[in-house]
Amino acid sequence: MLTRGAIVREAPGEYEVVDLELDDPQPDEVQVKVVASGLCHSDDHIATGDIPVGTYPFAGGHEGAGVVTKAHPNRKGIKEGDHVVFLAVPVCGHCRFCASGRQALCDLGAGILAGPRWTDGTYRLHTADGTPVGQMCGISTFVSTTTVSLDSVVKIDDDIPLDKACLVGCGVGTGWGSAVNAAAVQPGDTVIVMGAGGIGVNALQGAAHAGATTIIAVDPVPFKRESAPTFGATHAVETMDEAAELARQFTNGQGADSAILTVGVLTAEHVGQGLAAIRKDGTCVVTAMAPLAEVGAQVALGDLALSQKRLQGTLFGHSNPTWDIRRQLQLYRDGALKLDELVTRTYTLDEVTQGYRDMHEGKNIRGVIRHD
Ligand SMILES: NC(=O)C1=CN([C@@H]2O[C@H](COP(=O)(O)OP(=O)(O)OC[C@H]3O[C@@H](n4cnc5c(N)ncnc54)[C@H](O)[C@@H]3O)[C@@H](O)[C@H]2O)C=CC1
Ligand SMILES: N[C@@H](CCC(=O)N[C@@H](CSC=O)C(=O)NCC(=O)O)C(=O)O
Repeated sequence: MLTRGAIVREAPGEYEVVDLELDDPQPDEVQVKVVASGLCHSDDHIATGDIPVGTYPFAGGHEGAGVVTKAHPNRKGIKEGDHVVFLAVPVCGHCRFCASGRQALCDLGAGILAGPRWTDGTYRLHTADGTPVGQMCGISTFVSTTTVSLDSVVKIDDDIPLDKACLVGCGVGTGWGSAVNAAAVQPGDTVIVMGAGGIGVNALQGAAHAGATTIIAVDPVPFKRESAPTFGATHAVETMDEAAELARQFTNGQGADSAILTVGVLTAEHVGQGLAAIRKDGTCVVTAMAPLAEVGAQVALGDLALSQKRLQGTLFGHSNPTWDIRRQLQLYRDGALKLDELVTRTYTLDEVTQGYRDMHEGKNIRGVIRHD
């Protein structure tokens, strides 16, 4: 069938909305009409080339929700008309990582940068002249109707608006999980969140849920600092130096229990700042992506051993999406997790590059594309 989607033809490049040919789903696949997709910074990393991918052209978008339009009878019981959230990382359920409660590291995701999304080397999306198109995280939620593996969707209840549900597919799970799981925030903790964008504000929410009592948001953009208290920040400052000083004031000079790095483009300097701001036996969580070619953080090596500090990377906030998505949507229903407030602006698919311009100008907590 014919569909439309935002692709990058090469990197560095820009998203461009084009007609695409979409294949029917094979057994263990579903076709989904995408209703909404968040504009995560990771899709921008694809366009800039900071995250190189195996196949160009490449259709972006990995934070989405929609309605199933075609499905074969399948092991998950997913059928036409079901509402689903897409998974930024597929979950096979039986690899070593899935089987041991670390679904974010599912082996199916591990090959994801390599090119084709299906093990037989085929593609489901093609340009009008038949050229295969790569799919972001195996899904591509910047495409109006997409075909994905059954392992890349979770069925959700119909009562949750899909333009909010899409956010738990990446931004919420990643940020919230960075605090709750990766930093293992404890009641009474002092937490620094560096970067109060789409991921960072969810780290603020996670830190608050886990019981942190001093939650310091750091962002150079005034609008982000003004928004941070809505999501649980007790303080909002412009620089990591200010945050580190503030954390020391609240901890008898020791430093923050954890620092969670969610800036748009991570640098070695940010990692050094995060490590310097935490106390002995504290945790610096690296959620933000750096250009894959970037190496070399400034780490005081002696200090690492002497102070038992932890440098902890995290993919999707150490989430187990098949459970975490349902639990986060229940928290939303209960009024305990803010999703409505995350969406600053909505865009049509054709406005995707404007959405990213607005992200770079610091105008949005999250921009969301509505495909209808
Ligand atoms: N580890 C994972 O599984 C995932 C990682 N990511 C990554 O997380 C990062 C954040 O993504 P989004 O929140 O969507 O981006 P965003 O652009 O919405 O937010 C980044 C924020 O960092 C702020 N910032 C920039 N420089 C800063 C500095 N020096 N100090 C403090 N704040 C600073 C910006 O003003 C902005 O508010 C990106 O690198 C993205 O690729 C995103 C999804 C999943
Ligand atoms: N390829 C990774 C799997 C993790 C992953 O999906 N990474 C995303 C960014 S995380 C969400 O923002 C990504 O950039 N994917 C690019 C793609 O090719 O789909 C692994 O090796 O584990």
